[in-house]
Amino acid sequence: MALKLLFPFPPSKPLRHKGFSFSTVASTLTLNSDFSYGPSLSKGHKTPFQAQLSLTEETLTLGKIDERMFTRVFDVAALRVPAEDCFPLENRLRGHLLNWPRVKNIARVSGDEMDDSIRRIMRENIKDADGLDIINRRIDGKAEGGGFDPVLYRDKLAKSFNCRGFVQFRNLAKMSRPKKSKKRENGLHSQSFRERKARNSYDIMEVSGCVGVDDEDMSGLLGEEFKGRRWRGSSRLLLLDERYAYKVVDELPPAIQAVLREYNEQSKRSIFDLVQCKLTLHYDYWQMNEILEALLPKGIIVPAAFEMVGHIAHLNLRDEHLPFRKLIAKVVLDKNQPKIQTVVNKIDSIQNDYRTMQLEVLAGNHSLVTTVIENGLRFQVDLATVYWNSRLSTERQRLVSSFASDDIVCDVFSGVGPIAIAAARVVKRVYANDLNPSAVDYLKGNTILNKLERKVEVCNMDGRRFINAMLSSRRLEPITQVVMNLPKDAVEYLDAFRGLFRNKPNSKDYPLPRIHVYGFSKAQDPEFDFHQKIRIALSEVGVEVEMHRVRLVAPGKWMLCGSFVLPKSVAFSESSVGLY
Ligand SMILES: C[S@@+](CC[C@H](N)C(=O)[O-])C[C@H]1O[C@@H](n2cnc3c(N)ncnc32)[C@H](O)[C@@H]1O
Repeated sequence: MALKLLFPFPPSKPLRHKGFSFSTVASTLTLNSDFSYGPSLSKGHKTPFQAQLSLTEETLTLGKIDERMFTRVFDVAALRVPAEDCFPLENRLRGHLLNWPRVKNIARVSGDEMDDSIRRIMRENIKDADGLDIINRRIDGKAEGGGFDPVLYRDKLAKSFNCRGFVQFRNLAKMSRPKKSKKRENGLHSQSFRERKARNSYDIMEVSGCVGVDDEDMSGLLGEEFKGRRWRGSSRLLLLDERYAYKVVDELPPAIQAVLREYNEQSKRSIFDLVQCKLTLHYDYWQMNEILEALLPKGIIVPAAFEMVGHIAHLNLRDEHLPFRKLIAKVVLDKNQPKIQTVVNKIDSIQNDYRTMQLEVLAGNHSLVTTVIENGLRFQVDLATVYWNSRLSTERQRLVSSFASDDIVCDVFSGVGPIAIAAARVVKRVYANDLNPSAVDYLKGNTILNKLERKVEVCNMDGRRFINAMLSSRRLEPITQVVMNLPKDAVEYLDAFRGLFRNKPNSKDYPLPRIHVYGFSKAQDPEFDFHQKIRIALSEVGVEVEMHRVRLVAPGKWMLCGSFVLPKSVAFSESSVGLY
Protein backbone atom coordinates (compact mmCIF):
# COMPACT_ATOMS: atom_id res chain seq x y z
CA MET A 1 0.00 0.00 0.00
CA ALA A 2 1.39 3.34 -0.93
CA LEU A 3 0.06 6.39 0.73
CA LYS A 4 0.52 9.61 -1.09
CA LEU A 5 0.60 12.38 1.38
CA LEU A 6 0.27 15.91 0.28
CA PHE A 7 0.75 18.43 2.99
CA PRO A 8 0.50 20.84 4.48
CA PHE A 9 -2.54 22.86 3.67
CA PRO A 10 -2.38 26.06 5.65
CA PRO A 11 -4.17 25.54 8.92
CA SER A 12 -6.97 27.86 9.79
CA LYS A 13 -8.33 29.09 13.11
CA PRO A 14 -5.76 28.14 15.78
CA LEU A 15 -6.76 26.37 18.98
CA ARG A 16 -4.68 26.32 22.11
CA HIS A 17 -4.04 23.57 24.55
CA LYS A 18 -1.44 23.33 27.30
CA GLY A 19 1.39 24.77 25.36
CA PHE A 20 0.39 23.38 21.96
CA SER A 21 -1.37 25.37 19.35
CA PHE A 22 -3.85 23.75 17.02
CA SER A 23 -5.83 24.62 13.98
CA THR A 24 -9.16 23.42 12.82
CA VAL A 25 -9.31 22.22 9.27
CA ALA A 26 -11.58 23.84 6.76
CA SER A 27 -13.62 21.02 5.36
CA THR A 28 -16.69 20.44 3.24
CA LEU A 29 -17.36 17.33 5.21
CA THR A 30 -20.82 15.93 5.54
CA LEU A 31 -21.11 13.68 8.53
CA ASN A 32 -22.79 10.44 7.80
CA SER A 33 -25.22 8.63 9.99
CA ASP A 34 -23.53 5.26 9.36
CA PHE A 35 -21.77 4.54 12.64
CA SER A 36 -20.55 1.05 11.86
CA TYR A 37 -16.81 0.58 12.24
CA GLY A 38 -14.57 0.66 9.21
CA PRO A 39 -14.88 2.24 5.82
CA SER A 40 -17.87 1.67 3.60
CA LEU A 41 -19.16 3.14 0.39
CA SER A 42 -22.03 4.73 2.25
CA LYS A 43 -19.62 6.47 4.63
CA GLY A 44 -17.00 9.01 3.77
CA HIS A 45 -17.71 11.69 1.24
CA LYS A 46 -17.57 12.06 -2.49
CA THR A 47 -15.56 14.59 -4.41
CA PRO A 48 -17.56 17.33 -6.18
CA PHE A 49 -16.63 15.66 -9.48
CA GLN A 50 -18.07 12.38 -8.32
CA ALA A 51 -21.34 14.00 -7.42
CA GLN A 52 -21.89 14.50 -11.15
CA LEU A 53 -21.40 10.82 -11.93
CA SER A 54 -24.38 8.56 -12.02
CA LEU A 55 -25.23 5.00 -12.94
CA THR A 56 -25.79 4.68 -16.64
CA GLU A 57 -27.53 2.07 -18.73
CA GLU A 58 -24.09 1.15 -20.08
CA THR A 59 -22.86 0.38 -16.61
CA LEU A 60 -25.79 -1.81 -15.75
CA THR A 61 -26.18 -3.76 -18.93
CA LEU A 62 -22.74 -3.66 -20.54
CA GLY A 63 -20.68 -3.67 -17.37
CA LYS A 64 -18.82 -0.47 -18.28
CA ILE A 65 -17.95 0.75 -14.83
CA ASP A 66 -16.63 4.24 -14.18
CA GLU A 67 -14.31 3.40 -11.32
CA ARG A 68 -14.19 6.99 -10.21
CA MET A 69 -17.69 6.55 -8.81
CA PHE A 70 -16.20 4.48 -6.04
CA THR A 71 -13.72 6.99 -4.70
CA ARG A 72 -14.53 7.90 -1.13
CA VAL A 73 -12.74 10.35 1.10
CA PHE A 74 -12.52 9.82 4.84
CA ASP A 75 -11.32 12.23 7.47
CA VAL A 76 -8.78 10.68 9.77
CA ALA A 77 -6.63 12.14 12.49
CA ALA A 78 -2.97 11.22 12.63
CA LEU A 79 0.10 11.80 14.71
CA ARG A 80 2.95 13.07 12.64
CA VAL A 81 6.04 11.68 14.28
CA PRO A 82 9.76 11.39 13.58
CA ALA A 83 10.35 8.36 11.38
CA GLU A 84 12.62 6.65 13.89
CA ASP A 85 10.00 6.83 16.66
CA CYS A 86 7.28 5.44 14.49
CA PHE A 87 7.52 1.69 15.25
CA PRO A 88 7.93 1.94 19.04
CA LEU A 89 4.97 4.30 19.05
CA GLU A 90 2.91 2.00 16.91
CA ASN A 91 3.25 -0.63 19.62
CA ARG A 92 2.59 1.81 22.39
CA LEU A 93 -0.54 3.21 20.78
CA ARG A 94 -1.98 -0.11 19.71
CA GLY A 95 -5.72 0.00 20.16
CA HIS A 96 -5.80 3.71 19.36
CA LEU A 97 -4.62 3.37 15.79
CA LEU A 98 -6.72 2.98 12.69
CA ASN A 99 -7.67 -0.65 12.25
CA TRP A 100 -9.29 -0.75 8.83
CA PRO A 101 -8.86 -3.76 6.62
CA ARG A 102 -6.07 -3.40 4.06
CA VAL A 103 -5.16 0.09 5.28
CA LYS A 104 -1.81 0.40 6.99
CA ASN A 105 -1.82 2.60 10.03
CA ILE A 106 1.61 4.02 9.28
CA ALA A 107 1.60 6.41 6.37
CA ARG A 108 4.57 7.65 4.45
CA VAL A 109 4.79 11.35 3.88
CA SER A 110 5.92 12.42 0.47
CA GLY A 111 9.18 14.27 0.75
CA ASP A 112 9.51 13.17 4.34
CA GLU A 113 12.70 11.23 3.88
CA MET A 114 16.08 12.68 4.66
CA ASP A 115 19.21 10.82 3.69
CA ASP A 116 21.37 9.84 6.68
CA SER A 117 24.42 11.53 5.24
CA ILE A 118 22.48 14.74 4.80
CA ARG A 119 21.34 14.43 8.37
CA ARG A 120 24.98 14.01 9.46
CA ILE A 121 26.10 17.00 7.44
CA MET A 122 23.26 19.02 8.82
CA ARG A 123 24.32 18.20 12.34
CA GLU A 124 27.97 18.92 11.63
CA ASN A 125 27.51 22.07 9.65
CA ILE A 126 24.48 23.81 10.90
CA LYS A 127 25.70 25.78 13.81
CA ASP A 128 23.83 28.96 13.08
CA ALA A 129 21.04 30.40 11.01
CA ASP A 130 23.19 30.42 7.85
CA GLY A 131 23.74 26.67 8.06
CA LEU A 132 21.04 25.81 5.58
CA ASP A 133 22.44 28.18 3.00
CA ILE A 134 25.82 26.47 3.30
CA ILE A 135 24.17 23.14 2.73
CA ASN A 136 22.32 24.46 -0.27
CA ARG A 137 25.53 25.80 -1.76
CA ARG A 138 27.25 22.48 -1.22
CA ILE A 139 24.43 20.72 -3.01
CA ASP A 140 24.84 23.12 -5.89
CA GLY A 141 28.59 22.57 -5.95
CA LYS A 142 29.40 26.11 -4.83
CA ALA A 143 30.68 25.32 -1.36
CA GLU A 144 33.98 26.73 -0.27
CA GLY A 145 36.60 24.00 -0.29
CA GLY A 146 34.23 21.18 0.66
CA GLY A 147 33.57 19.71 -2.83
CA PHE A 148 30.69 17.33 -3.40
CA ASP A 149 29.39 14.90 -0.92
CA PRO A 150 28.55 11.75 -2.95
CA VAL A 151 25.02 11.73 -1.64
CA LEU A 152 24.46 15.36 -2.38
CA TYR A 153 26.02 14.92 -5.79
CA ARG A 154 23.65 12.07 -6.53
CA ASP A 155 20.83 14.30 -5.43
CA LYS A 156 21.95 16.98 -7.81
CA LEU A 157 22.21 14.50 -10.66
CA ALA A 158 18.72 13.33 -9.93
CA LYS A 159 17.58 16.87 -10.54
CA SER A 160 19.41 17.09 -13.86
CA PHE A 161 18.25 13.71 -15.19
CA ASN A 162 15.05 11.85 -15.06
CA CYS A 163 14.03 8.54 -16.54
CA ARG A 164 13.88 10.13 -19.98
CA GLY A 165 17.40 11.53 -19.87
CA PHE A 166 18.59 15.08 -19.41
CA VAL A 167 15.94 17.36 -18.11
CA GLN A 168 17.48 20.53 -19.43
CA PHE A 169 19.09 19.38 -22.70
CA ARG A 170 16.25 17.99 -24.69
CA ASN A 171 18.28 16.81 -27.66
CA LEU A 172 20.60 14.85 -25.46
CA ALA A 173 17.61 13.50 -23.66
CA LYS A 174 16.36 11.89 -26.88
CA MET A 175 19.40 9.64 -26.98
CA SER A 176 18.66 8.04 -23.66
CA ARG A 177 14.92 8.08 -23.96
CA PRO A 178 13.23 4.71 -23.48
CA LYS A 179 10.94 3.39 -26.21
CA LYS A 180 7.66 5.16 -26.45
CA SER A 181 4.92 3.43 -24.58
CA LYS A 182 1.30 4.13 -25.17
CA LYS A 183 0.27 7.34 -23.51
CA ARG A 184 -1.93 6.67 -20.59
CA GLU A 185 -5.29 8.32 -20.64
CA ASN A 186 -6.02 10.64 -17.84
CA GLY A 187 -7.92 9.45 -14.86
CA LEU A 188 -7.54 6.52 -12.51
CA HIS A 189 -10.27 4.51 -14.17
CA SER A 190 -8.27 4.26 -17.35
CA GLN A 191 -5.30 2.55 -15.70
CA SER A 192 -5.34 -1.19 -15.67
CA PHE A 193 -5.83 -3.06 -12.47
CA ARG A 194 -2.35 -4.58 -12.77
CA GLU A 195 -0.70 -1.22 -13.15
CA ARG A 196 -2.34 0.06 -10.06
CA LYS A 197 -1.80 -3.13 -8.11
CA ALA A 198 1.84 -2.99 -9.05
CA ARG A 199 2.00 0.47 -7.62
CA ASN A 200 0.04 -0.70 -4.62
CA SER A 201 -2.06 2.40 -4.74
CA TYR A 202 -5.49 1.22 -3.90
CA ASP A 203 -5.68 3.73 -1.16
CA ILE A 204 -4.29 7.17 -1.57
CA MET A 205 -4.22 9.59 1.22
CA GLU A 206 -3.81 13.30 1.49
CA VAL A 207 -3.17 15.41 4.52
CA SER A 208 -5.76 18.10 4.43
CA GLY A 209 -4.30 20.23 7.15
CA CYS A 210 -1.86 20.20 9.95
CA VAL A 211 -3.12 20.95 13.39
CA GLY A 212 -0.80 22.15 16.10
CA VAL A 213 2.57 23.10 14.67
CA ASP A 214 3.37 25.59 11.99
CA ASP A 215 4.74 23.50 9.18
CA GLU A 216 7.31 26.04 8.23
CA ASP A 217 8.74 25.74 11.70
CA MET A 218 12.00 23.82 11.93
CA SER A 219 12.70 24.65 15.52
CA GLY A 220 11.57 21.23 16.74
CA LEU A 221 14.30 19.56 14.77
CA LEU A 222 17.09 22.04 14.55
CA GLY A 223 16.58 24.32 17.54
CA GLU A 224 14.86 27.62 18.04
CA GLU A 225 17.11 29.50 15.63
CA PHE A 226 15.65 27.54 12.70
CA LYS A 227 12.10 28.46 13.51
CA GLY A 228 10.33 29.44 10.34
CA ARG A 229 12.56 27.49 7.94
CA ARG A 230 11.31 24.94 5.47
CA TRP A 231 12.88 21.60 6.31
CA ARG A 232 11.41 19.31 9.01
CA GLY A 233 13.28 15.99 8.78
CA SER A 234 12.01 12.46 8.19
CA SER A 235 8.56 11.86 9.52
CA ARG A 236 5.69 9.41 9.33
CA LEU A 237 2.01 9.55 10.06
CA LEU A 238 0.48 7.24 12.62
CA LEU A 239 -3.17 7.10 11.66
CA LEU A 240 -5.47 7.28 14.64
CA ASP A 241 -8.64 5.31 15.09
CA GLU A 242 -11.63 6.70 13.22
CA ARG A 243 -13.25 7.72 16.54
CA TYR A 244 -10.66 10.47 16.89
CA ALA A 245 -11.16 11.97 13.45
CA TYR A 246 -12.49 15.32 14.59
CA LYS A 247 -11.02 15.52 18.06
CA VAL A 248 -8.64 18.12 19.42
CA VAL A 249 -5.84 17.00 21.73
CA ASP A 250 -7.90 17.59 24.87
CA GLU A 251 -10.45 15.07 23.67
CA LEU A 252 -7.99 12.34 22.78
CA PRO A 253 -7.47 9.40 25.12
CA PRO A 254 -4.83 9.91 27.81
CA ALA A 255 -2.42 7.48 26.12
CA ILE A 256 -2.18 9.68 23.02
CA GLN A 257 -2.07 12.89 25.00
CA ALA A 258 0.75 11.47 27.08
CA VAL A 259 2.75 10.64 23.97
CA LEU A 260 2.29 14.12 22.55
CA ARG A 261 3.17 15.78 25.82
CA GLU A 262 6.12 13.54 26.54
CA TYR A 263 7.76 13.94 23.17
CA ASN A 264 7.04 17.60 22.72
CA GLU A 265 8.34 18.51 26.15
CA GLN A 266 11.31 16.18 26.41
CA SER A 267 12.69 15.89 22.97
CA LYS A 268 14.42 18.87 21.47
CA ARG A 269 14.07 17.29 18.03
CA SER A 270 10.41 16.67 18.39
CA ILE A 271 8.17 17.09 15.38
CA PHE A 272 5.07 15.63 16.94
CA ASP A 273 1.89 17.04 15.50
CA LEU A 274 -1.71 16.10 15.56
CA VAL A 275 -2.77 16.37 11.94
CA GLN A 276 -5.99 15.82 10.13
CA CYS A 277 -5.78 13.76 6.98
CA LYS A 278 -7.96 12.85 4.13
CA LEU A 279 -7.81 9.16 3.39
CA THR A 280 -9.02 8.47 -0.12
CA LEU A 281 -10.07 4.93 -0.99
CA HIS A 282 -10.50 3.97 -4.61
CA TYR A 283 -12.37 1.35 -6.60
CA ASP A 284 -9.57 -1.17 -6.07
CA TYR A 285 -9.98 -0.95 -2.33
CA TRP A 286 -13.57 -2.13 -2.15
CA GLN A 287 -14.54 -5.77 -2.07
CA MET A 288 -16.61 -7.48 -4.73
CA ASN A 289 -19.81 -7.57 -2.68
CA GLU A 290 -19.52 -3.89 -1.68
CA ILE A 291 -19.24 -2.80 -5.31
CA LEU A 292 -22.06 -5.05 -6.44
CA GLU A 293 -24.30 -3.96 -3.58
CA ALA A 294 -23.81 -0.37 -4.67
CA LEU A 295 -24.46 -1.11 -8.32
CA LEU A 296 -27.29 -3.61 -8.41
CA PRO A 297 -30.86 -2.44 -7.97
CA LYS A 298 -32.19 -2.67 -4.43
CA GLY A 299 -33.76 -6.00 -3.57
CA ILE A 300 -31.54 -8.08 -5.83
CA ILE A 301 -29.47 -10.59 -3.94
CA VAL A 302 -25.80 -9.95 -4.55
CA PRO A 303 -24.16 -13.08 -6.02
CA ALA A 304 -21.61 -14.02 -3.42
CA ALA A 305 -19.82 -17.06 -4.78
CA PHE A 306 -18.51 -18.57 -7.95
CA GLU A 307 -16.68 -21.70 -8.87
CA MET A 308 -13.13 -21.46 -10.11
CA VAL A 309 -11.76 -23.74 -12.79
CA GLY A 310 -8.17 -22.71 -13.44
CA HIS A 311 -8.29 -19.09 -14.58
CA ILE A 312 -12.04 -19.26 -15.25
CA ALA A 313 -14.69 -18.01 -12.84
CA HIS A 314 -17.82 -19.97 -13.37
CA LEU A 315 -21.00 -18.16 -12.28
CA ASN A 316 -24.35 -19.75 -11.78
CA LEU A 317 -26.56 -16.69 -12.02
CA ARG A 318 -30.24 -16.58 -11.16
CA ASP A 319 -32.80 -15.23 -13.59
CA GLU A 320 -32.99 -11.90 -11.74
CA HIS A 321 -29.26 -11.39 -12.31
CA LEU A 322 -29.31 -12.01 -16.03
CA PRO A 323 -29.94 -8.39 -17.15
CA PHE A 324 -26.86 -7.39 -15.09
CA ARG A 325 -24.70 -10.39 -15.92
CA LYS A 326 -22.01 -8.36 -17.72
CA LEU A 327 -21.79 -5.92 -14.85
CA ILE A 328 -21.51 -8.73 -12.30
CA ALA A 329 -18.88 -10.46 -14.43
CA LYS A 330 -16.84 -7.27 -14.78
CA VAL A 331 -16.73 -6.80 -11.02
CA VAL A 332 -15.84 -10.47 -10.48
CA LEU A 333 -13.04 -10.09 -13.00
CA ASP A 334 -11.74 -6.81 -11.57
CA LYS A 335 -11.74 -8.08 -8.04
CA ASN A 336 -10.11 -11.41 -8.75
CA GLN A 337 -7.42 -10.62 -11.29
CA PRO A 338 -4.90 -11.95 -12.05
CA LYS A 339 -6.16 -15.30 -10.74
CA ILE A 340 -9.29 -14.97 -12.83
CA GLN A 341 -8.94 -14.09 -16.51
CA THR A 342 -12.34 -15.18 -17.82
CA VAL A 343 -15.83 -15.04 -16.34
CA VAL A 344 -18.52 -17.35 -17.67
CA ASN A 345 -22.11 -18.13 -16.82
CA LYS A 346 -23.82 -21.46 -17.22
CA ILE A 347 -26.63 -21.00 -19.73
CA ASP A 348 -28.36 -24.32 -19.40
CA SER A 349 -28.32 -27.38 -17.18
CA ILE A 350 -26.04 -30.19 -18.32
CA GLN A 351 -28.05 -32.35 -20.66
CA ASN A 352 -25.78 -33.81 -23.32
CA ASP A 353 -24.01 -37.17 -23.26
CA TYR A 354 -20.58 -35.70 -22.73
CA ARG A 355 -21.81 -33.77 -19.69
CA THR A 356 -20.41 -30.50 -21.02
CA MET A 357 -21.85 -27.16 -20.02
CA GLN A 358 -23.31 -24.46 -22.24
CA LEU A 359 -21.34 -21.41 -21.19
CA GLU A 360 -21.57 -17.74 -22.05
CA VAL A 361 -18.33 -15.80 -21.75
CA LEU A 362 -19.23 -12.57 -19.98
CA ALA A 363 -15.89 -10.90 -19.31
CA GLY A 364 -12.18 -11.32 -19.88
CA ASN A 365 -10.49 -13.40 -22.52
CA HIS A 366 -12.58 -15.90 -24.41
CA SER A 367 -10.40 -18.96 -24.04
CA LEU A 368 -12.09 -21.76 -22.13
CA VAL A 369 -8.95 -23.88 -22.12
CA THR A 370 -7.37 -23.77 -18.72
CA THR A 371 -5.12 -25.72 -16.39
CA VAL A 372 -6.43 -26.91 -13.06
CA ILE A 373 -4.20 -28.10 -10.26
CA GLU A 374 -5.82 -30.72 -8.07
CA ASN A 375 -4.07 -32.58 -5.29
CA GLY A 376 -0.71 -31.84 -6.85
CA LEU A 377 -1.72 -33.01 -10.34
CA ARG A 378 -2.21 -30.77 -13.37
CA PHE A 379 -5.16 -31.13 -15.69
CA GLN A 380 -5.72 -29.27 -18.91
CA VAL A 381 -9.39 -28.87 -19.71
CA ASP A 382 -11.45 -27.10 -22.31
CA LEU A 383 -14.71 -26.24 -20.61
CA ALA A 384 -16.37 -25.84 -23.99
CA THR A 385 -15.82 -29.49 -24.93
CA VAL A 386 -15.19 -31.58 -21.80
CA TYR A 387 -16.62 -32.15 -18.35
CA TRP A 388 -14.92 -30.80 -15.26
CA ASN A 389 -16.16 -30.28 -11.70
CA SER A 390 -13.73 -29.02 -9.08
CA ARG A 391 -16.25 -29.69 -6.34
CA LEU A 392 -15.62 -33.40 -6.67
CA SER A 393 -11.97 -33.04 -5.74
CA THR A 394 -12.42 -34.29 -2.17
CA GLU A 395 -14.48 -37.22 -3.33
CA ARG A 396 -11.87 -38.19 -5.86
CA GLN A 397 -9.24 -38.04 -3.14
CA ARG A 398 -11.37 -40.20 -0.83
CA LEU A 399 -11.89 -42.79 -3.51
CA VAL A 400 -8.27 -42.99 -4.63
CA SER A 401 -7.05 -43.24 -1.04
CA SER A 402 -8.95 -46.55 -0.79
CA PHE A 403 -6.82 -48.06 -3.59
CA ALA A 404 -3.72 -50.16 -2.97
CA SER A 405 -0.45 -50.37 -4.84
CA ASP A 406 -1.28 -53.75 -6.44
CA ASP A 407 -4.69 -52.62 -7.71
CA ILE A 408 -5.57 -52.57 -11.38
CA VAL A 409 -8.17 -49.89 -11.98
CA CYS A 410 -10.74 -49.42 -14.71
CA ASP A 411 -12.20 -45.90 -14.97
CA VAL A 412 -15.23 -46.35 -17.23
CA PHE A 413 -16.26 -42.67 -17.49
CA SER A 414 -12.93 -41.00 -16.91
CA GLY A 415 -13.39 -37.57 -18.52
CA VAL A 416 -10.01 -35.80 -18.70
CA GLY A 417 -8.69 -38.15 -16.03
CA PRO A 418 -8.93 -36.68 -12.53
CA ILE A 419 -9.63 -40.09 -10.98
CA ALA A 420 -7.64 -42.20 -13.42
CA ILE A 421 -4.48 -40.09 -13.20
CA ALA A 422 -4.70 -39.67 -9.42
CA ALA A 423 -5.13 -43.45 -9.15
CA ALA A 424 -2.14 -44.01 -11.43
CA ARG A 425 0.09 -42.42 -8.81
CA VAL A 426 -0.94 -45.14 -6.36
CA VAL A 427 -1.87 -48.31 -8.21
CA LYS A 428 -0.15 -50.73 -10.56
CA ARG A 429 -2.07 -49.92 -13.72
CA VAL A 430 -5.07 -47.88 -14.91
CA TYR A 431 -7.38 -48.35 -17.89
CA ALA A 432 -9.24 -45.10 -18.56
CA ASN A 433 -12.09 -44.63 -20.99
CA ASP A 434 -14.43 -41.93 -22.21
CA LEU A 435 -16.90 -41.68 -25.03
CA ASN A 436 -16.03 -38.03 -25.72
CA PRO A 437 -13.10 -37.83 -28.18
CA SER A 438 -12.11 -34.40 -26.90
CA ALA A 439 -12.03 -35.67 -23.29
CA VAL A 440 -9.83 -38.55 -24.45
CA ASP A 441 -7.42 -36.14 -26.15
CA TYR A 442 -7.11 -34.13 -22.97
CA LEU A 443 -6.86 -37.33 -20.93
CA LYS A 444 -3.87 -38.47 -23.00
CA GLY A 445 -2.29 -35.03 -22.71
CA ASN A 446 -2.84 -35.02 -18.96
CA THR A 447 -1.18 -38.38 -18.44
CA ILE A 448 1.89 -36.94 -20.19
CA LEU A 449 1.63 -33.66 -18.28
CA ASN A 450 1.81 -35.64 -15.05
CA LYS A 451 4.44 -38.08 -16.33
CA LEU A 452 2.12 -41.04 -15.78
CA GLU A 453 1.54 -42.02 -19.39
CA ARG A 454 3.26 -45.37 -18.91
CA LYS A 455 0.78 -46.39 -16.23
CA VAL A 456 -2.43 -45.28 -17.96
CA GLU A 457 -3.96 -46.89 -21.02
CA VAL A 458 -6.56 -44.71 -22.70
CA CYS A 459 -9.66 -45.92 -24.58
CA ASN A 460 -12.38 -44.08 -26.46
CA MET A 461 -15.55 -46.18 -26.53
CA ASP A 462 -18.93 -46.65 -24.97
CA GLY A 463 -18.79 -47.59 -21.29
CA ARG A 464 -20.63 -50.86 -21.73
CA ARG A 465 -18.26 -52.03 -24.43
CA PHE A 466 -15.30 -50.95 -22.31
CA ILE A 467 -16.52 -52.93 -19.27
CA ASN A 468 -16.97 -55.95 -21.46
CA ALA A 469 -13.55 -55.60 -23.09
CA MET A 470 -11.67 -55.06 -19.88
CA LEU A 471 -13.30 -57.62 -17.63
CA SER A 472 -13.78 -60.48 -20.02
CA SER A 473 -10.32 -60.19 -21.57
CA ARG A 474 -8.09 -63.20 -21.01
CA ARG A 475 -4.96 -61.25 -21.75
CA LEU A 476 -5.22 -58.68 -19.01
CA GLU A 477 -4.35 -59.04 -15.38
CA PRO A 478 -7.51 -59.21 -13.29
CA ILE A 479 -9.16 -55.83 -12.76
CA THR A 480 -9.54 -55.15 -9.04
CA GLN A 481 -11.32 -51.75 -8.97
CA VAL A 482 -13.93 -50.33 -11.35
CA VAL A 483 -14.93 -46.67 -11.15
CA MET A 484 -18.22 -45.61 -12.70
CA ASN A 485 -18.53 -41.85 -12.30
CA LEU A 486 -21.47 -40.89 -14.46
CA PRO A 487 -24.00 -40.22 -11.72
CA LYS A 488 -26.94 -39.64 -14.03
CA ASP A 489 -26.73 -43.05 -15.76
CA ALA A 490 -23.89 -45.19 -14.38
CA VAL A 491 -26.16 -47.55 -12.50
CA GLU A 492 -27.79 -48.48 -15.81
CA TYR A 493 -24.47 -49.88 -16.97
CA LEU A 494 -24.19 -52.39 -14.09
CA ASP A 495 -25.97 -55.09 -16.07
CA ALA A 496 -22.91 -55.14 -18.34
CA PHE A 497 -21.16 -57.17 -15.61
CA ARG A 498 -23.58 -60.07 -15.83
CA GLY A 499 -21.88 -63.28 -16.90
CA LEU A 500 -18.58 -61.57 -17.77
CA PHE A 501 -16.49 -64.10 -15.83
CA ARG A 502 -18.14 -67.30 -16.84
CA ASN A 503 -15.50 -68.15 -19.46
CA LYS A 504 -12.45 -67.29 -17.34
CA PRO A 505 -9.95 -70.08 -16.60
CA ASN A 506 -10.24 -71.35 -13.01
CA SER A 507 -13.23 -69.12 -12.97
CA LYS A 508 -14.45 -70.03 -9.51
CA ASP A 509 -11.24 -68.71 -7.86
CA TYR A 510 -11.04 -65.66 -10.03
CA PRO A 511 -10.70 -62.40 -7.99
CA LEU A 512 -13.76 -60.21 -8.35
CA PRO A 513 -13.49 -56.45 -8.77
CA ARG A 514 -14.78 -53.87 -6.35
CA ILE A 515 -17.15 -51.52 -8.15
CA HIS A 516 -17.66 -47.87 -7.22
CA VAL A 517 -20.79 -46.59 -8.86
CA TYR A 518 -22.10 -43.02 -8.58
CA GLY A 519 -25.71 -41.92 -8.66
CA PHE A 520 -28.26 -39.35 -7.57
CA SER A 521 -31.22 -39.75 -5.29
CA LYS A 522 -34.01 -37.41 -4.30
CA ALA A 523 -35.59 -39.98 -2.00
CA GLN A 524 -36.30 -39.54 1.68
CA ASP A 525 -33.78 -42.31 2.37
CA PRO A 526 -31.19 -41.80 -0.42
CA GLU A 527 -29.02 -44.76 0.63
CA PHE A 528 -31.92 -47.19 0.54
CA ASP A 529 -33.15 -45.79 -2.74
CA PHE A 530 -29.76 -46.03 -4.43
CA HIS A 531 -29.19 -49.52 -3.02
CA GLN A 532 -32.46 -50.59 -4.59
CA LYS A 533 -31.41 -49.19 -7.96
CA ILE A 534 -28.13 -51.15 -7.81
CA ARG A 535 -29.96 -54.39 -6.91
CA ILE A 536 -32.39 -53.94 -9.77
CA ALA A 537 -29.62 -53.16 -12.27
CA LEU A 538 -27.63 -56.24 -11.22
CA SER A 539 -30.78 -58.38 -10.92
CA GLU A 540 -29.35 -59.53 -7.62
CA VAL A 541 -30.89 -59.01 -4.21
CA GLY A 542 -28.00 -60.21 -2.05
CA VAL A 543 -25.48 -57.49 -2.70
CA GLU A 544 -23.88 -55.63 0.16
CA VAL A 545 -23.20 -52.03 -0.73
CA GLU A 546 -21.16 -49.54 1.23
CA MET A 547 -22.84 -46.16 0.76
CA HIS A 548 -21.19 -42.77 0.86
CA ARG A 549 -22.97 -39.43 0.52
CA VAL A 550 -20.82 -37.29 -1.76
CA ARG A 551 -22.66 -33.98 -1.75
CA LEU A 552 -26.00 -32.30 -1.99
CA VAL A 553 -26.24 -31.20 -5.62
CA ALA A 554 -29.60 -29.45 -5.27
CA PRO A 555 -32.08 -29.07 -2.42
CA GLY A 556 -33.09 -32.62 -1.48
CA LYS A 557 -30.93 -34.25 -4.17
CA TRP A 558 -27.91 -36.27 -3.07
CA MET A 559 -25.00 -37.55 -5.08
CA LEU A 560 -23.96 -40.94 -3.69
CA CYS A 561 -21.21 -43.45 -4.22
CA GLY A 562 -22.07 -47.12 -3.74
CA SER A 563 -19.11 -49.51 -3.40
CA PHE A 564 -19.45 -53.28 -3.53
CA VAL A 565 -17.63 -56.39 -4.66
CA LEU A 566 -19.21 -57.76 -7.81
CA PRO A 567 -21.35 -60.67 -6.59
CA LYS A 568 -20.28 -64.09 -7.86
CA SER A 569 -23.83 -64.83 -8.87
CA VAL A 570 -23.69 -61.86 -11.27
CA ALA A 571 -20.12 -62.38 -12.51
CA PHE A 572 -20.62 -66.07 -13.32
CA SER A 573 -24.20 -65.79 -14.40
CA GLU A 574 -25.01 -67.90 -17.40
CA SER A 575 -27.15 -65.16 -18.80
CA SER A 576 -25.42 -62.06 -20.05
CA VAL A 577 -26.53 -58.78 -21.52
CA GLY A 578 -25.57 -58.20 -25.10
CA LEU A 579 -23.83 -55.06 -26.26
CA TYR A 580 -26.44 -52.71 -27.56
C1 LIG B 1 -19.60 -36.93 -14.88
S1 LIG B 1 -18.33 -37.04 -16.06
C2 LIG B 1 -17.08 -37.69 -15.03
C3 LIG B 1 -15.71 -37.49 -15.53
C4 LIG B 1 -14.61 -37.74 -14.53
N1 LIG B 1 -14.72 -39.01 -13.89
C5 LIG B 1 -14.52 -36.62 -13.54
O1 LIG B 1 -14.61 -36.85 -12.35
O2 LIG B 1 -14.32 -35.50 -13.97
C6 LIG B 1 -18.87 -38.38 -17.01
C7 LIG B 1 -18.03 -38.67 -18.24
O3 LIG B 1 -18.61 -39.79 -18.86
C8 LIG B 1 -18.50 -39.65 -20.26
N2 LIG B 1 -19.57 -40.48 -20.85
C9 LIG B 1 -20.87 -40.23 -21.01
N3 LIG B 1 -21.49 -41.26 -21.56
C10 LIG B 1 -20.56 -42.21 -21.75
C11 LIG B 1 -20.60 -43.51 -22.27
N4 LIG B 1 -21.72 -44.05 -22.70
N5 LIG B 1 -19.47 -44.22 -22.30
C12 LIG B 1 -18.31 -43.69 -21.86
N6 LIG B 1 -18.21 -42.46 -21.37
C13 LIG B 1 -19.33 -41.73 -21.31
C14 LIG B 1 -18.69 -38.19 -20.51
O4 LIG B 1 -18.09 -37.79 -21.71
C15 LIG B 1 -18.01 -37.59 -19.28
O5 LIG B 1 -16.68 -37.25 -19.58
